[in-house]
Amino acid sequence: MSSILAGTPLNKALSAALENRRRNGYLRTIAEDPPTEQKVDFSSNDYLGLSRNPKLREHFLKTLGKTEHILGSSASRLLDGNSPDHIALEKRLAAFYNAPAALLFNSGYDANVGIFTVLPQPGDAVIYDELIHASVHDGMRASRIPPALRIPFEHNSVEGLKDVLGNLLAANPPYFTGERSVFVAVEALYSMDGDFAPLAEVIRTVREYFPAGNGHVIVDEAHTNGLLGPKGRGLVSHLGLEKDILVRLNTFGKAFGSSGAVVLATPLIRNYFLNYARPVIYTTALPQFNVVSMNCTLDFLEDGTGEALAKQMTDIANYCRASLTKCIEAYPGSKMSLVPSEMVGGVASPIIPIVVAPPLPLALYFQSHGYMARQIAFPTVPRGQERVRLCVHASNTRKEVDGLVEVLHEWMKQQNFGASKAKL
Ligand SMILES: Cc1ncc(COP(=O)(O)O)c(C=O)c1O
Repeated sequence: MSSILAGTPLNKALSAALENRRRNGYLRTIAEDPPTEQKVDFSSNDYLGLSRNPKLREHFLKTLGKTEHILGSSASRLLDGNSPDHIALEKRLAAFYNAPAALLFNSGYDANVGIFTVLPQPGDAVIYDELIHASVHDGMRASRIPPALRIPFEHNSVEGLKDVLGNLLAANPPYFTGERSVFVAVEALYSMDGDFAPLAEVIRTVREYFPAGNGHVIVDEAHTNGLLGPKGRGLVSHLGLEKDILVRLNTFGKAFGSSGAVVLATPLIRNYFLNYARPVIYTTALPQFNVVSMNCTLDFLEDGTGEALAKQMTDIANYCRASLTKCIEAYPGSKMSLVPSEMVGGVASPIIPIVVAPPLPLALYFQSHGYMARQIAFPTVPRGQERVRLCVHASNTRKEVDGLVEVLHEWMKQQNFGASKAKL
């Protein structure tokens, strides 16, 4: 049967675009027959191992059994999809994160699109870390902010931020007099480099440059939520900066082992989003089982289980980083390196990127030896910065790390990167 697209200009355009990606080596694919047996996970965002934690699963199933409505929420929050459970969860989240109000979104992607599409008003500017997540870009693109007022600054560089803010103020007096707002967007932990934002310095800088109070910081805690800070409340809570952040985004698909997101902000902003943020208005609300799942993870964080798992993950991350460093240093010809990262609040970054060009052969080598590690290629990261990104988890063991490093060692030898002096 011939395709409905056969012979059409659309067929030609889509095929040419994909062929272009394939030729340039960055065609994205997903397996149509994903393997049923799991490789050792050095890839997912399940940093605390909660998505497969048997105790959490048991707690979830028990709680689900006591819940009246467990399937679809049946409509948008603005129509029939709101429930006492959704409202109760938002109140619990606001109290947990020490925030004035909380609003659930179906995903972190939706939340960022909502925030950055509607919060900046005409004439406002958004200054963002150059490595900010794609969802922030999508929100800004749909916003009323012209491209000239969406300005990146050098990744994690406070000096870079100061340069951008200084230039903005010099060219636009309304930002200095406080007539227009400036939003500074950062992530607490960057998923591509695995490094933490210098959040306290960012806030100090914004205060200094906008004494009229019209500079606002927005923090995406996607990769720190559940992992860092007291009871896993994130970087903002670890630093005690709750009152200095205009909007916090905490997502539940990573260390939380669940799905969905919450935006923490003032009641006015919550109300504004309920009226204007299309990703919350024109979508079916999170299903009840998702609400139960978030509540169950919160139980695990509140009783200290999460902190114990974060400590376990940190031990493994430090061990993994040290073992990989030793291996890479033994092959100076490899020109490979680890992206550095520091510990914050006693927690290490679970993300350990190995910069290697090209990254695919090494990622496939790991996979063929039973270790799931993925390449991150252009355009997700700049050319020359391509990497195999390792993510460690509380559930990984030292034995698994030893196995992974052994495989790296073998691969280095095969590449003829020079005789190893490494003692693995
Ligand atoms: C920094 C950041 N923000 C937002 C998102 C989107 O979150 P979600 O997966 O819940 O849509 C992600 C994850 O992909 C992320 O890494």
